[in-house]
Amino acid sequence: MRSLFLRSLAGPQRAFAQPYTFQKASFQTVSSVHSSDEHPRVLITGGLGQLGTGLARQLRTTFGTDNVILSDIIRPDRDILNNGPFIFADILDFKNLQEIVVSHRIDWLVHFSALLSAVGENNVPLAIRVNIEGLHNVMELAKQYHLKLFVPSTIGAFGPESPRNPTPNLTIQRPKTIYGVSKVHAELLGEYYQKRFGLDFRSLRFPGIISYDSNPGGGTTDYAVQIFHDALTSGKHTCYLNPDTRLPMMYIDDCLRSLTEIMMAPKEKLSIRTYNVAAMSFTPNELFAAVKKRVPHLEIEYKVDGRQKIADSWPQVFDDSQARGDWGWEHKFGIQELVDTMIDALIPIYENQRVASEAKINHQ
Ligand SMILES: NC(=O)c1ccc[n+]([C@@H]2O[C@H](COP(=O)([O-])OP(=O)(O)OC[C@H]3O[C@@H](n4cnc5c(N)ncnc54)[C@H](O)[C@@H]3O)[C@@H](O)[C@H]2O)c1
Ligand SMILES: C[C@@H](O)[C@H](N)C(=O)O
Repeated sequence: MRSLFLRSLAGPQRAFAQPYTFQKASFQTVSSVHSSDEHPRVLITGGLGQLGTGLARQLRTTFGTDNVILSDIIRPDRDILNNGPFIFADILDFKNLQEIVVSHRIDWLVHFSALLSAVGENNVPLAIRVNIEGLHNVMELAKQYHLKLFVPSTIGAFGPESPRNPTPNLTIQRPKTIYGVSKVHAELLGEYYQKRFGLDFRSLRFPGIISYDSNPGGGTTDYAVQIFHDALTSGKHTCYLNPDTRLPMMYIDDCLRSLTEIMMAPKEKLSIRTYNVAAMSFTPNELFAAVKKRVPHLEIEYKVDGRQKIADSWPQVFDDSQARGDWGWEHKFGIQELVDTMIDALIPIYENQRVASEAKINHQ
């Protein structure tokens, strides 16, 4: 897991070098291939991104290692392969997805494959393919094989016409990024399939997710991860958002727990199928001040880029009262717990790296 930590934080520049194959979804109905095992068998698509490996680790402790299969189109590190099943799965290759679901007797599909907001704006055709065509494949697959399906949505599914503080669960959604457009499409299609075909579709709109052992894939909220690494390395963070840009954020443990909780919730508790979930909201300036308390020499400069426009169209504060009321959602990490957890986890990682590189130099 730790080696994921070394993955480039380059974000928007991250390349998707693999070829994309697409085969049209076949629309015949096949019978369910439910496992009769005690635990569901779960497939996580796009599982080598920021959220997937942590979710696999969490679900494997509950369902058993072999029941949770990570998949992606990028090359896994050796410790990913050592920690449980991993397979290649291109979300655009419907036939291959069918084979995987049948051969591995999949019951739950957690669909993480996506191009995030900033990467999506830099490659709209690819975002349309991965985020929209990929979703169509997943929806049809879940319908054909009667899979329980989780598709994450995002604060980015709202736009400037939405109320921004707070943003309620049900309100105007006119997002201005291809990422947001694809997520509204996913929400609507999932809810339609649920009503029309009885598909067990569940979705949470996540805030920006912050984690120390996996890196973000090129979103608008990535600065809130990068600042921790900069604090413990160069001591200087260059922020691409204005100091007062308030956005909803969440520590990864809360995010993954909310996902597990909604997947396990009895369907009678779900009055809707797409919920806002929230934990905290802060600005770069407020996060900088909180990190500086732990790393007093940290400096910040602001060099605003195109991500500011995206952030300015997103919610500032998320109203998640419906998730709290329906299935008992509660966050555990506020900004103080977040900062302490991130710094306490990263200090030994960087210390070990320093010791290892000194040992290497002395050995030469
Ligand atoms: N991280 C966040 O802050 C956040 C917030 C809200 C919602 N989400 C959603 O959660 C999900 C996971 O996010 P993440 O942060 O792990 O994303 P990420 O960008 O880190 O990972 C996405 C993964 O999808 C994979 N992928 C790309 N094209 C693919 C294809 N053709 N077939 C299969 N896989 C492909 C990539 O290789 C990558 O590993 C996404 O749907 C995202 O929209 C994330
Ligand atoms: C907010 C979320 O969807 C993602 N981190 C992004 O910024 O694109």
